[in-house]
Amino acid sequence: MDEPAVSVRGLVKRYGDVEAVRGIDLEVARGETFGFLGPNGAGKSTTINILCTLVEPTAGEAAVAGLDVVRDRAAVRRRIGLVFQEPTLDGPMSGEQNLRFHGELYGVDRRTAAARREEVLRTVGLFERRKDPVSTYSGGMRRRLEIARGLLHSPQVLFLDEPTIGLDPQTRASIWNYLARLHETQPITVFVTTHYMDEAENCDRIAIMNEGRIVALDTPEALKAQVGADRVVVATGDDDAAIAAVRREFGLEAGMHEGAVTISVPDGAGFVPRLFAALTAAGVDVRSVSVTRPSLDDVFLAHTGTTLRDAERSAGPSLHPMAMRMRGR
Ligand SMILES: Nc1ncnc2c1ncn2[C@@H]1O[C@H](COP(=O)(O)OP(=O)(O)OP(=O)(O)O)[C@@H](O)[C@H]1O
Repeated sequence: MDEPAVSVRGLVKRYGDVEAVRGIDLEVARGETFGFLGPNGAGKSTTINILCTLVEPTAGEAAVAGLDVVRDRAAVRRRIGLVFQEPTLDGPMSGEQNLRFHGELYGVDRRTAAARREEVLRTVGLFERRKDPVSTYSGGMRRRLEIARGLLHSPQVLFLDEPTIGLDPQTRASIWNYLARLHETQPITVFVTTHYMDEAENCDRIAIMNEGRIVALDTPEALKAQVGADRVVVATGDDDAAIAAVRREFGLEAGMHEGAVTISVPDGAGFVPRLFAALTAAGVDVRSVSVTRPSLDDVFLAHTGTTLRDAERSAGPSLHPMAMRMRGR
């Protein structure tokens, strides 16, 4: 079998009393797009910082492209590309100059550098704008240029720490389009952190992290299937009567969420006609019914007992150490 692109065993990181990463294990296959999902403060950035050799682990082991991130630090760095939360581009320089500068830093072969620059600029749709100063780029274009820069030296693994943070939904979607297309041109492994559930859906597999631990790891589809319940939401003329009827007729506990009666059942579509009949028989006026398949939010809820949004609120704002460290270098 091919050596994994990323391999982590018993990884721990403590900052004083704070245990940011509490013993995690994972393996990412070559060519995989692997998502790291979790609320602020879950330990995603700390893990990615360790894999990028920017932070040393307190305990455990991690290897990237088959090389140990502590013992073979320089060799790991040559094989990875980084895209940070905070912009690190030089505004007055053009997109192309930014790439040229980066290529020199990374010792990209001068004979092939121009062709490589063109290739990565085309990959992220910026070739036409390559001569313009970065200061004239939109937020989404800057992030795309950072992705191009991360790819310039042909890394085996591209690490992206919240690459779409602060971008509008349309721009976020376009960044993911470019990421998805990377695999068409190169056999690269993508390791990306996000706290957007919808983005995690684009990954081959995801790890959900909470309070320093991986609480679930699988394909998005498998994780959702494990939840095993659809969500049926009913708007009624008498919610209390509806909840009582659901308990009486089906032995199910309905809850009130966002102003509507909500019921979790394995086969939502099959349940709706029976629900409709039971509520009508109980004299409850049914205004609308919707059925949704389990989302990654439901997966998070099932594993942690809280929604991602609530977990985020209780975690509060946290540091973005990778960006801080890189800026300080
Ligand atoms: N350099 C540091 N010094 C002290 N504590 C730190 C440091 N870096 C991270 N932490 C703490 O470790 C915990 C995990 O933080 P981390 O940034 O890894 O989480 P995260 O999931 O990436 O969150 P975010 O999405 O906000 O970056 C938090 O409690 C954070 O405050």
